[in-house]
Amino acid sequence: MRGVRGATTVEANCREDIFRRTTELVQAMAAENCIASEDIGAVIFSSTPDLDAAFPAAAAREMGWAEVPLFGTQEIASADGVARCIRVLILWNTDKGQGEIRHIYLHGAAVLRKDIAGN
Ligand SMILES: C=C(O[C@@H]1C=C(C(=O)O)C=C[C@H]1O)C(=O)O
Repeated sequence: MRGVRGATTVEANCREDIFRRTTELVQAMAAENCIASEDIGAVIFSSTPDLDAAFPAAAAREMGWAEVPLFGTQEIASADGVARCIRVLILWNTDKGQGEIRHIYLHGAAVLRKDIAGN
């Protein structure tokens, strides 16, 4: 079992933007790491407190991950945080080593991990 991290910002607190950016992020995480939904143990989503118009997990279910256990939570309101930010952690069965995993930071979330964003 390994985990891959991802984060993205959302333009506005509305369902359409939350779904579009969550779908973009989850698809990139799965594609870059060759993740099949059958191999996923669970996916955890967090939203910053300024995003409450939709559940990011619902976007992943709508995308087709109907049998994957999805869980949503709220990120703490840190003064150092990035606004309107969704984070995703996918836990899946893989033989990849820790160093082979490609973490994904999109849009305004790239500032969170300048060391690895765009790798
Ligand atoms: C700085 C971030 O946000 C917070 C800090 C994290 C960390 O230090 O690993 C992870 C998630 C968030 O609670 C981030 O997502 O990179």
